[in-house]
Amino acid sequence: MASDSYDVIVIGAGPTGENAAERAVRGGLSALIVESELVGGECSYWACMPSKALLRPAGVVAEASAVHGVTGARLEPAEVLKRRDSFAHDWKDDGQVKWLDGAGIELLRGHGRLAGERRVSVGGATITARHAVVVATGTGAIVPPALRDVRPWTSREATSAKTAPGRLAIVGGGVVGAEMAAAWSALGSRVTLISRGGLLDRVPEFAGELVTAGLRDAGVDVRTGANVTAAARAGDGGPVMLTLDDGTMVEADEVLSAVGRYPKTGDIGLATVGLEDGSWLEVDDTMRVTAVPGGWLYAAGDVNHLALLTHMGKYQARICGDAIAERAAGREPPVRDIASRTRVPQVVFTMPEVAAVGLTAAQAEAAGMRVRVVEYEIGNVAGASLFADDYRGHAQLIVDEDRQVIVGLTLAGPGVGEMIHAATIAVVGEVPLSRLWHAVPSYPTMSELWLRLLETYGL
Ligand SMILES: Cc1cc2nc3c(=O)[nH]c(=O)nc-3n(C[C@H](O)[C@H](O)[C@H](O)COP(=O)(O)OP(=O)(O)OC[C@H]3O[C@@H](n4cnc5c(N)ncnc54)[C@H](O)[C@@H]3O)c2cc1C
Ligand SMILES: NC(=O)c1ccc[n+]([C@@H]2O[C@H](COP(=O)([O-])OP(=O)(O)OC[C@H]3O[C@@H](n4cnc5c(N)ncnc54)[C@H](O)[C@@H]3O)[C@@H](O)[C@H]2O)c1
Repeated sequence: MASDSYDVIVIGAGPTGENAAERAVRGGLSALIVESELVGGECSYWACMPSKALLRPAGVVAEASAVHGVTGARLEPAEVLKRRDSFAHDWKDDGQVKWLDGAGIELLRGHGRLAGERRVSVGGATITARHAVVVATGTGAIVPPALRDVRPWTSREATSAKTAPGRLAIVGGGVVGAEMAAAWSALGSRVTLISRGGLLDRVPEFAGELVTAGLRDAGVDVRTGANVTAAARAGDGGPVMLTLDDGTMVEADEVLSAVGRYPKTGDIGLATVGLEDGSWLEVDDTMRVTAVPGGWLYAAGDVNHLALLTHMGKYQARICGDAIAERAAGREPPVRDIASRTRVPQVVFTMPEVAAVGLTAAQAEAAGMRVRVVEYEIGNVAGASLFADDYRGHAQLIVDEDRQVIVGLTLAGPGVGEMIHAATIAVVGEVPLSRLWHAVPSYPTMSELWLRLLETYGL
């Protein structure tokens, strides 16, 4: 560490922290980033990248198998795991450290804690921030009490395991549960997925139902409406026995806890600035923590609980880093967050995929909009029937009738992940339906879905 004071100190070098620091430096400020584990954060080593490296081969096989005339596509689990290792850079962060260096960001390894206003302690050192401190410490996996004594996998083990367990039980039917069920069943595990509701309860029901059907087709034993009430592991390396509230038992070699995330704010000195240790950090539209006076504390990415997604963390980081630089120059930032609450895109990489942006009908109605819901079977589009024989997929479009703009779209079906950005542009751009009518989709692509949706709406 070259100095004991910097313009900006960022705690946490995940995708969010890295980008916040980079934007601040780009704005002419000096920045120190503090990291206690690997530079690159959860996303690079135990989340997005390794999980998608596990899922992509399964997706390729599913796509190939859905086209008559193509035979023989199959996974080679050892090769898939090797490719996953390379995407996780063998859990080494040299490349990312080099990137920090190139961006002019100084790195300090260690556990960072706030030590009062604009001060951060790391080991024995206390460093002062002239303008701002950014908390970007991310989240960890919640383990429910019933699983605490059976050495469960969390998302970290589920994305870094070196072999497929013979039998894998997954508790939690959210995104991690559904994606990891798809990945490990394709890699040879016998998977039981236990969800207390349906699957993917944050998107419209049809999407969770299509994923449930897809997982069952792939051989996953999906148990919905079921809770784990007790768990026991036989001996050190023995199997785990789960007791469910419907009276059944599930035996597995490993059990994955996939029931959500907690903020990594339990030991970062929040109490020294008047906040509650362990809490999510509420922010304004420039990522400033609202409860701390003086406007020097920012929080971006997972830790502010707005949208637990890498692309949203990086978006917030750009806004936050720019805002700090603007304010350091005595100006109020012109660019503010308009996406993290109501215009969030997400792709769930299951078979089939689910892709969504913006509001569901219920959310739009709760926001006071007069809503029209447009439904369409994606399989009726020529491009979809070419993409896969017997294509099964569904689209639900949410229109704000008063403004005549799209406020939400959910797609579920093979290959829909790459289609959602068009919707994101329409939602964020608030493109009127009458204008969208002139955005002519190419024939015969799946994007012709746009035309069908507008026709179904009545254009
Ligand atoms: C299995 C899984 C798959 C996912 N897949 C996707 C996906 O496909 N697409 C997507 O958009 N999102 C995905 N996510 C979500 C994504 O991983 C997170 O939204 C993203 O990592 C958040 O970035 P972040 O920088 O806010 O936090 P993190 O990536 O968690 O980084 C925080 C960093 O802060 C460090 N840190 C924490 N406390 C301290 C401290 N006190 N001092 C110093 N350093 C500290 C940590 O070591 C870490 O490096 C997935 C999540 C999981 C669990
Ligand atoms: N492709 C992607 O974009 C991607 C992939 C993985 C994760 N993520 C992000 O990571 C975050 C975490 O994912 P997640 O799946 O851990 O959380 P989640 O919140 O998406 O799902 C957790 C599920 O567990 C259930 N649950 C909660 N407590 C439970 C309990 N005690 N017993 C049984 N079930 C319980 C919830 O009802 C929910 O269905 C999400 O916000 C997600 O957006 C994104």
